[in-house]
Amino acid sequence: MEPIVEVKHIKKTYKKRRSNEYVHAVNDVSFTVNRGEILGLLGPNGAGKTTTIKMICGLLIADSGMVTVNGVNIRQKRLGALRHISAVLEGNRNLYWRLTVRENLEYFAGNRGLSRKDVAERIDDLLGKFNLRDKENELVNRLSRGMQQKLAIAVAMLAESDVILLDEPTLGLDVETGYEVRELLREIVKDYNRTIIISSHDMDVVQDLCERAVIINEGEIVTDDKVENLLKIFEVRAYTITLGESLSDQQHQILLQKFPQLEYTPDMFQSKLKIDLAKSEEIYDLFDVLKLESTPVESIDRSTVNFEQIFMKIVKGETQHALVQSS
Ligand SMILES: Nc1ncnc2c1ncn2[C@@H]1O[C@H](COP(=O)(O)OP(=O)(O)OP(=O)(O)O)[C@@H](O)[C@H]1O
Repeated sequence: MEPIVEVKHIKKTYKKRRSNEYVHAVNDVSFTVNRGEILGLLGPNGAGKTTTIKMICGLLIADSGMVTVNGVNIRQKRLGALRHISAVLEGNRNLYWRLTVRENLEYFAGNRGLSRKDVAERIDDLLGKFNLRDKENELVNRLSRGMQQKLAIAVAMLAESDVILLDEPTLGLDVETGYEVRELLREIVKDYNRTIIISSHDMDVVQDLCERAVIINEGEIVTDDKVENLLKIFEVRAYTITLGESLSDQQHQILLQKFPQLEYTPDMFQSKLKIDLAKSEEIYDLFDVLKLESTPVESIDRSTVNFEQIFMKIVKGETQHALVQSS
């Protein structure tokens, strides 16, 4: 595995407006992205995702720590490092709203010193891939938000940079367009073999596209692991237990004390307990409580979990999943 983006101990503090207080937006964040990897950078509002992305693409300078892209230190050789990165930030600020779709693509291709023939070929390919051919002469400010977003991603693809940063690529899109953009990103990942860092609130994006997830909360990394591992770990711990009768009040109270996130649906013949265990062995503690009244257990199933649930658990600290740094 070849590291292409290395983020080492970066910190960024902002001064709050009209006050003497400071916000530690990013506080000692480190991670590495390998060539060809699709990394999801996640976190709740205000976690520090955008600040991190801006430090990676050189729009903000870290107070301390270091970012290197393709081995080039962004602080020491900004232009050299940024040659390898394209970013699509929230709000499509990288488009010219009074130019048409094609003019935008031509303008940004022109900045890259490509031959006319290469430009024409590349634009043609992207218009087709992004389903924008019948809009090529439309002014950007007349396009829907979804089409603008697709064009912004197409512009980022033009440069053929090694690394693409996408800040909230599906934010504000309706369900259908969000799905279309996700499909498009999936194709890009498959066909163009790029390294992509996606910051997102949209856990479907993460579950569908990302191999690894770095979860940030209050400026610090709380998890860095393969999405597949996280899904597996949490699936192992999430159980649904069906009982042949309901729990006594005493059993319910003991269980709630031990497992505050317990979901209990009483029923005379088929009560259900949904439970997340920090360690699989904790299931024996549960059995001890059931034995108090000889409550019959009808079935034990591992619940399926989706990434949204995992994200919420990690961010709310409802789990003892320790910080895992992928190697
Ligand atoms: N220019 C700024 N001046 C002061 N504080 C800022 C500035 N930019 C961001 N912050 C604060 O820094 C923290 C991290 O913000 P950031 O935008 O990086 O988070 P985020 O994870 O991208 O959030 P969101 O998902 O809401 O966009 C927040 O508390 C935010 O209010």
